[in-house]
Amino acid sequence: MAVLGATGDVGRQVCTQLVERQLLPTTSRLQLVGRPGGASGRAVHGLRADLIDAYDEHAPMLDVALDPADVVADVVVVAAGRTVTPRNDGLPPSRAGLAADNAAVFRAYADALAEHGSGSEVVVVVSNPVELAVAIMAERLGRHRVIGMGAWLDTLRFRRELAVQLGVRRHRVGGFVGGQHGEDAVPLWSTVRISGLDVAERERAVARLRGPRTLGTFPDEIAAAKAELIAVASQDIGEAFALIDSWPPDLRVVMRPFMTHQSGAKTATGTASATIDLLDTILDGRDIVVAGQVVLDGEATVGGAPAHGVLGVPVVLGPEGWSRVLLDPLPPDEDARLAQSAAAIDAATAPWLDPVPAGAGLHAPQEVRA
Ligand SMILES: NC(=O)c1ccc[n+]([C@@H]2O[C@H](COP(=O)([O-])OP(=O)(O)OC[C@H]3O[C@@H](n4cnc5c(N)ncnc54)[C@H](O)[C@@H]3O)[C@@H](O)[C@H]2O)c1
Repeated sequence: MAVLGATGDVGRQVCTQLVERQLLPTTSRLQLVGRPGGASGRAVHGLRADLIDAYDEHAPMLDVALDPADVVADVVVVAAGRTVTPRNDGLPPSRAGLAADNAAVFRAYADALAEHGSGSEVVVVVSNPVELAVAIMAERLGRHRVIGMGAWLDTLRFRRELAVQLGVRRHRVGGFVGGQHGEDAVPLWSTVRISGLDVAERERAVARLRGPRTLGTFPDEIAAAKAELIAVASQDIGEAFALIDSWPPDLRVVMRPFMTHQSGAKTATGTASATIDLLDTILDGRDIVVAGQVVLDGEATVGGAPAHGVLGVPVVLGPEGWSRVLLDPLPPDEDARLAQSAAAIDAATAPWLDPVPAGAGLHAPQEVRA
């Protein structure tokens, strides 16, 4: 396994949790990848020493790599690149600037893997914009080998929020979040399952959790929630987190991480933990259904037409990457929101991708494009 950006907040957590949770046997290799010339080129050696210091008895073999051409692994975690800096005025951070900077990082690693890799690495993308990274890497490595973990992180958050509300443990709750990672995430309420409940009981439970709301008003709810949170947090950040607890589960999925970033803490621990979950699935050798950002080529119908391009959807994931999309026909509000999310991804990624022939937009049909 290799972790690109190993010394970053997320990369370091991924490496630590990988070793601490003994996901890799002591005979396997974990490559800590830093950047030559950057501070991480020095720190990555220190990280290796620190991990050995803490976990020598059960650590895998730890290697340092600085040149992208030296990355050798069955599974590559992409945690390299700049992160979004939150603003306190409620305005969105510049995702375009982030995309411009990180697109170059994604291209460099994807090109190196395409040229020097085994041709069968599975790539798990953590870096943002996750959809852009998936598009760039899938183009060079093959789309089934690349999955973004943003939708899985959102999915685990959704399940946890549902479980808390129902008073059950998270593993008893199923259901997925798709779409774009972040504020355009789409909680797919129709996919929610609660073990031990039959269909009628589940429908009643979901109706109770959700109230009369549909996803038609979700973007407005998010905008209002954000404004309220920023106002409350400017007085008392503890109050802001308490306020989130009073909101419906799907709104909490989006707003709690927003507030965490706004607070100055990052979401590195939860992000790494969800990443480890995906890695565990890949290493396990069995096919498991997860949610992830993948490049679709018509496998899902969104907005009445086959979707093409990056979108977060439930997929079957195994040791060779993702194979199938598991998305039943959706209720109108989820379908419409997913189509909007696809259009938002298109608009955000298009400027940074290699030019595509006229008419061959990332997402078909043209009418769902922004
Ligand atoms: N921290 C979070 O809560 C979180 C959550 C989800 C996703 N992400 C995403 O993961 C990525 C990393 O986040 P972080 O918080 O660890 O950031 P960080 O700033 O702590 O670490 C960034 C890492 O990327 C490396 N890097 C930066 N520029 C590079 C370049 N040009 N070439 C190669 N390596 C480079 C750095 O050396 C460092 O190891 C970001 O894109 C971020 O948006 C972060």
